[in-house]
Amino acid sequence: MKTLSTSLFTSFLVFNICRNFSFTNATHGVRAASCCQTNCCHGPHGNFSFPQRTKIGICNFVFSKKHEVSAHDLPLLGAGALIGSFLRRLSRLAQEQVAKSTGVADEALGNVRTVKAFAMEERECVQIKFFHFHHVSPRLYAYEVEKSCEMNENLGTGIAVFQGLSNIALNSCCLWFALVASTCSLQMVRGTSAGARVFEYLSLKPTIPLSGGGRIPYHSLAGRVDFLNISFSYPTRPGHIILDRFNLTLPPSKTIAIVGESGGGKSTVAALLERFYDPTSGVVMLDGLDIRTLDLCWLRGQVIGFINQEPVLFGASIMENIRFGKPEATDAEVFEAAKQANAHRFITSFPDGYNTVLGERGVTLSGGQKQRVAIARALIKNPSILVLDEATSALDAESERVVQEALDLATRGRTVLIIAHRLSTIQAADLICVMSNGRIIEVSLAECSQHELVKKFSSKKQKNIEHFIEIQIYTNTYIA
Ligand SMILES: Nc1ncnc2c1ncn2[C@@H]1O[C@H](COP(=O)(O)OP(=O)(O)OP(=O)(O)O)[C@@H](O)[C@H]1O
Repeated sequence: MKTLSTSLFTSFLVFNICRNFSFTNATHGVRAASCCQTNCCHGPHGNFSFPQRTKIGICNFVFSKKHEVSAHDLPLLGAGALIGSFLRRLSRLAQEQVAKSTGVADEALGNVRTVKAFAMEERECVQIKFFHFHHVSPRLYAYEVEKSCEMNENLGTGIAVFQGLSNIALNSCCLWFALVASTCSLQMVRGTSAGARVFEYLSLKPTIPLSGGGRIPYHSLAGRVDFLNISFSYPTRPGHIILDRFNLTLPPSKTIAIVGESGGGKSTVAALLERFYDPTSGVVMLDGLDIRTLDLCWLRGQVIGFINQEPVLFGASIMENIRFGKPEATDAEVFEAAKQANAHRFITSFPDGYNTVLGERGVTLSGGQKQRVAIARALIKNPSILVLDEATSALDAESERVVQEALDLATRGRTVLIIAHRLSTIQAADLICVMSNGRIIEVSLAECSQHELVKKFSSKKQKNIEHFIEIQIYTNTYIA
């Protein structure tokens, strides 16, 4: 079961985001995590649960004695009761352990986009043996599964002893069969279909290979990105065209902002750059090379830094969370990245400093603090390209100011793609692009063009476009 659970977990982790039953959010993560546990439990050896086996044992004991329970049987019954209570405790602990490993799997799988954005899925799987030394959730899974397997094995041994003591001899096989045949058949049907699901998931292969392909040496990497004639539909909705002959160039070391109506495809552009998906037609180029010919691990792990609206942190220390961006980073590099992200001061104000352990998904930090740890995590790999997908839109004004300062520092000297909701985030942009119906419809230089944008969109009487309303409010303030 341990190997099967871990293989299934690995398979989910390295699998493409784009499949129908992908788990790109927490809910899907929970489902996938419980799938790892329940299917594996039901499949290989879950046909006889502890309570069933206990009942069977008792029935067998009583019937094999032909209802004649005498005083001689009392010590045996006492021993049985003692072992029974021990087994109940063991069973409860085993269940708690299963819940714990499911929680760990849920954290990793619910955060799969982050794991993928840092190209950590293969590393996680390869290094799964070293889980003792790394408390990052995906590795922890193997450890927790191992523990729960051990507990379940102990439980199984205990049950076997218990059943032996309660005289389940071969002579009661027939009776046993008659009593439990109906329950067994139901369990077997569940076990068979769970097993089929496990093997279906295990046989899936990612369509975008994680490794292989070229790399551009760091010093010759300029960081120019071209989206050439891109058309794209999500595999789950092939008829729904999101990008339609989309063209955009991100010049090296420039900041390009994309604004546009909600659902217009802005985040999809970022997802194509990260190669979470491949375009239906057209090509995304990095320094003139089709990104499909480049090593995906290198692209995600070293070239592109991705910061989104709701950063996902792991239930590990701040140090480990930042180091997730570059596992081999020294402590000094972690501190440096935190300083660049405006995070060093608040981290060192905690009693445990960088060793402060965050709650599940980083819940023990405020939104602005989480975002700054996420920025440090992205900066530690010194990416040539930064993608900021509405990185400050979930923050209040004060946190936004602090995070924006960090971002202004972080974006220097890099090619930056900003998916923007607020004017404040695009003030530093060299170019502002407006997207509509899957295409860029306006490209303006920043500063003066913000007024023009407002004029254009007011005159077109665009409805329900929060972005533009917001731009209008901000710009009016500036004009005033
Ligand atoms: N994984 C997915 N599968 C299918 N459709 C999707 C998926 N992700 C996004 N879409 C759809 O693609 C379209 C574009 O989504 P996208 O997130 O790129 O828009 P956006 O411009 O970033 O929107 P917002 O400003 O609200 O974040 C939407 O209609 C959305 O429903």
